[in-house]
Amino acid sequence: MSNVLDRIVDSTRREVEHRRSEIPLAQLERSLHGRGEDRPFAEALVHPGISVIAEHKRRSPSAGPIREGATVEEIVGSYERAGAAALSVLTERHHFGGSLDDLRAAKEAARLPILRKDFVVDTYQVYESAVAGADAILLIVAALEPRELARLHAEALALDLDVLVEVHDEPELEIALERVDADVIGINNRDLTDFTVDVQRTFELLADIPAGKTVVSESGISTRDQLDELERVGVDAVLVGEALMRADDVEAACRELTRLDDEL
Ligand SMILES: O=P(O)(O)OC[C@@H](O)[C@@H](O)c1c[nH]c2ccccc12
Repeated sequence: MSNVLDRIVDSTRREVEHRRSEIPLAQLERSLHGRGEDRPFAEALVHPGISVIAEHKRRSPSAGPIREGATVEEIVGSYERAGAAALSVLTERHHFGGSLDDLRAAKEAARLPILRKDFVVDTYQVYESAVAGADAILLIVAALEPRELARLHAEALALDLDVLVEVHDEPELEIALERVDADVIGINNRDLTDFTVDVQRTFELLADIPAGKTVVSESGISTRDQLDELERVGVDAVLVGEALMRADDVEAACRELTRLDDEL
């Protein structure tokens, strides 16, 4: 239990126990009925051309504080105006400074589908995501036993949540394909154990993903040239956080990636 991912998963399990003691799962389940409208996440990624999932991230273990003081509303409003296909909102508190309040604020402020970006390791979080208004959740293969992964994946689908299944290497990809039959696969270019980033990772793993899967390249992406290259090889979407959150003009930076201005 020494790497960063293990530590984050540990603190997440403790937080979940605390939240569960305040609001039991049965109570969450009852709140599901009042759930707001569902926005299709996976579908939003498969348009012609490469889609941009724009991420709200206050800080990260590798980058430190990113854009303190900005409001969720202004960030996601910029992303929406700039033509992002979907939003990702980091809700992990200790290492990323996020919360489910950020997700709820994003849902209010924009009409785009929303991915809850967190370390989901417990059924409780799946229900919590649905109740908070997430349209999709992330499941990280490296953070879960294959059996737990398959169970959480099925539970999410049963609640009409789409799932982005995140892999970083061949053995993880095999689990995502064989054990889970994931429809939407995220290739994380960042190694969550040491934070090194290498976009080549996407090109390497892509070769082993069968046709018909939706593929998202995650992390370390900042330029339109990178998007062009990824589009050429058939990647459906990119997930971009830091490069957008750090930009002087968030909307302009996002437009540059979505090519919104080219289509006008
Ligand atoms: O800020 P970047 O380098 O554009 O990366 C975004 C996203 O891929 C990254 O935040 C991420 C990918 N997988 C994760 C899992 C947990 C937390 C964060 C992440």
